Amino acid sequence: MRAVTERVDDHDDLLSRADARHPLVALRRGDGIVGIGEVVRLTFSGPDRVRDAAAAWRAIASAAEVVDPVHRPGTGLVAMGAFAFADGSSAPSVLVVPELIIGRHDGVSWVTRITRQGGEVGAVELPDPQPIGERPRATLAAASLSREEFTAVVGRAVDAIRAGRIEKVVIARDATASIPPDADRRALLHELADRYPDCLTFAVDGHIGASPETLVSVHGGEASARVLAGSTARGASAADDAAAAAQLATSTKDLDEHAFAVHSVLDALRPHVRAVTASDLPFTLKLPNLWHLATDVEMQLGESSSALDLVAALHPTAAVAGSPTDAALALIAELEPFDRGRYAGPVGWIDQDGDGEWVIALRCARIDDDGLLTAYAGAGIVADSDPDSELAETRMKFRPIADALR
Ligand SMILES: C=C(O[C@H]1C=CC=C(C(=O)O)[C@@H]1O)C(=O)O
Repeated sequence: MRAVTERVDDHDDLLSRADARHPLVALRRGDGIVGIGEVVRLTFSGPDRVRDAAAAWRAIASAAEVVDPVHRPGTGLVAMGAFAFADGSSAPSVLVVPELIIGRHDGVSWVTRITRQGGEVGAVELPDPQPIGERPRATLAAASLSREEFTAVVGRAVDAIRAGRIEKVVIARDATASIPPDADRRALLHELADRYPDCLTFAVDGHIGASPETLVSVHGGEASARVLAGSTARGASAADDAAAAAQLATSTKDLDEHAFAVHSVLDALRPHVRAVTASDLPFTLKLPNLWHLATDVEMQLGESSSALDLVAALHPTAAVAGSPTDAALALIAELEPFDRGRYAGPVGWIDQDGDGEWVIALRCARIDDDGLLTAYAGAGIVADSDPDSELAETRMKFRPIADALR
């Protein structure tokens, strides 16, 4: 493949150039990349899906010719991808190399044109910005698990934990809505990006969302991750809000839930990194819909680890599966009556050097070509979990998608 990046005048609004029906997007605070068209699509499945993708990308990248005078995160040859949560999922895991990428980082804007070997670079015109269409309006309705069924399932998870079968498990539910098949998906992305500027607003192969949780971000030999687990609602007044955050920061239940997630990340990373540091205590992260307990992890990479190698090592973390991982996955398969698809799977991008940014697909939905939208939300269950509070937590986690549809 051949990729040529050139610097251009500032893009007004990246989203306005995205494909309205099949957007490819990774944006945070107005910066990021939008892909247009498709040069290559690789699909993967099964337990080795991320490792296979890492190997396939390494082979493609090492054979590619890349002209990249701009040299910023997201320039040069880039593939955008989304991976299924479960080994046995029927949802394909994909890496897509767009034909055109437009991007912006810290005031620098660029266009990258990508062709297969022998193809003529520059044949593809940069599309003009198109006004974003009207937002589709719809109401989410519980799908595979009714509210009563969800609380019953959480009760069974708590029993399994108290019986010593497992320490923590994340139980999710799905909710559906119907939008017009020709609705402009960018309108939903615009809303997500606007309301959740610090999250990564993403769209890859029909999966859209605004995730607060960075699985791993890799740049020039250094990497970082943001681990989230433990949540509470925002307070209605400033005083209530401060009290909610203070209570979360001292809640043994949430601190336990968080510690499992941090340990799973540190244990997975150690073999791949030269040095890794994380603070001893989590901080409280404020989102418009929730407070989360959060820990930032910084690391220096060993020589040959790409972002996808680290994703393969990390997925699934205890923030979306549980602890120990295998027992948690078995319990999820037993208790959740639906395929998570790419919900709680890795989504992001990787470049020719193996750098990239991958988040966990949370606060997200799948949109099928016929307009069926399926949103997902889960909650970490530990020994002290109360089923009704966990149900309320999933309602708050549906809010980014539910509000975007309102
Ligand atoms: C599983 C989800 O969130 C995870 C990430 C942050 C906090 C979580 C929690 O407090 O339970 C979850 O582990 C979801 O949003 O569907």
